[in-house]
Amino acid sequence: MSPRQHPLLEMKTKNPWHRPLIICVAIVFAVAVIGMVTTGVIQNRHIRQKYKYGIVLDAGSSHTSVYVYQWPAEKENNTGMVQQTHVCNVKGKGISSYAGSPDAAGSALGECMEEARSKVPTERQKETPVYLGATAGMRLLRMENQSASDQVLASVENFLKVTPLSYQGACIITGQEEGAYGWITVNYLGDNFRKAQRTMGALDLGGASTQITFVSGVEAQSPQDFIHFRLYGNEYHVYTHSFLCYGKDQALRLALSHRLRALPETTNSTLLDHCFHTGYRKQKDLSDVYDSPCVSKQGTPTGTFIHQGAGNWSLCHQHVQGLFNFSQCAKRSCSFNGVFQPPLQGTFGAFSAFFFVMNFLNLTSGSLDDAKQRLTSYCSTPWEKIQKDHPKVKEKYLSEYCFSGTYILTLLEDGYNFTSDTWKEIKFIKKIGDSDAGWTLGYMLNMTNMIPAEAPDRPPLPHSGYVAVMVLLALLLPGLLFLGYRLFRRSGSASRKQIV
Ligand SMILES: O=c1[nH]cnc2c1ncn2[C@@H]1O[C@H](COP(=O)(O)OP(=O)(O)O)[C@@H](O)[C@H]1O
Ligand SMILES: [Ca+2]
Repeated sequence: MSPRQHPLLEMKTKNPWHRPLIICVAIVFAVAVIGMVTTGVIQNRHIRQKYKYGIVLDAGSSHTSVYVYQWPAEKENNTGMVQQTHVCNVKGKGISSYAGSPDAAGSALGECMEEARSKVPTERQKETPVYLGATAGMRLLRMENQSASDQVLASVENFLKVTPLSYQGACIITGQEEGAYGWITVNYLGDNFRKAQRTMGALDLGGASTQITFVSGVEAQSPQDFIHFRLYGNEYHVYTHSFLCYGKDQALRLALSHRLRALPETTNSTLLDHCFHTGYRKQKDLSDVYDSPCVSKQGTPTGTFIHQGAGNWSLCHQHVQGLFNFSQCAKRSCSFNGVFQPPLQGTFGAFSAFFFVMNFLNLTSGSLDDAKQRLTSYCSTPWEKIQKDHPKVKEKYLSEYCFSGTYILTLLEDGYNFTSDTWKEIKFIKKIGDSDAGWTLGYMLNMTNMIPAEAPDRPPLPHSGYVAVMVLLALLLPGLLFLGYRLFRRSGSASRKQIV
């Protein structure tokens, strides 16, 4: 008998699990899966593309840099999310050099501000905060001439106020803030706060001041040198000190003024300088040396002198040591000039001019003794050869690297008390990831309240993990249903066979 003729089988083939129905169900499932996957992907991409922006101007003593930062709008309290996307170096010198023509200080920022603004989508510009922080150059100008410093600040303020961005203020930050924000930057970029891991100390060398900042377990001897932070639920007891006039440009002026004192007061006398290369010879203005509150002077020296190199590292080193006072220390332990410093602790990131100079001299790795040996040979290289070997390097920088390298070694070893053993704890760095090491990022994080005191509540899965799990489940579900259906069919046809 053919199956067609069997009445029971006739009944089975007409049950609700008909082919068209299955096709319908399969289509609905396929649409549902495609819908879920698409939603997951679009949702994810949408979040990744929505950024917020912030701009910080670092008005340093030697020049101004404009930094653009961006972070995903919905993750601003997650550490590691803020990244530098652009930096523009303003042409010309730092804003403090506009003391004589303050009105020009603001407009000098024009090109870089335009460039920075172009990095921010138009619809975000109105809400993008702009901060200007001035450092040691302006601290010195304020000491010398408060009204000139006020006028320079007013000029940059008036310029920044009229940009389509959200101007938040221009001020001279303190040395302590400069140190603390540099420390926040390197540890934020290293993700040390969120992971509650050991922090890294920060060493910043500028043209007019230098900062040392690190976590210390030592009781505060001088409370003004300690700052307390509570970040992501952890407490940090941080030592920081800023030495005004101990940036490398002011230290060079100080060094020159010490040597000039020993010279006869006739104009155009020759200053033999062991920190400059043999063959280097330049006529310089005395005012270039003395025009600074960091250099003591009697009267206002005018006229010129001949600056002549005599490249000898050990004599240069001795001379540079003379810039520091190591004898007086009324506290338990000191760095120099009677300033309290607890024992060094942990690793240090050394940036800004620490990096520029040590990187140029190829001294970012190796021992302290190696560094001294290599610097000895570098300083004794004739100026002519140095120029020939580095035709593209700015002459001012090039002529000063022997002094700057010697100054850095002396500051770190004799000043801050690093030894041959602890030298390896210093990492000379320019960037961490895409972001420059420096105080600006830490400053913005603080001003925008982007580092919470307590660790934020987090969902158990990161967003991408959540999307991945959802997509996986969405793919698994119809598969399982299909499998179930096949099993159901198989058992159905088995029972039909039995009946047949
Ligand atoms: O390429 C370089 N080689 C050597 N020194 C550099 C280079 N770029 C910048 N510098 C130096 O880095 C220092 C930056 O200091 P800054 O202008 O930030 O002063 P501040 O922090 O004391 O206010 C200056 O001494 C400047 O000359
Ligand atoms: Ca600086």
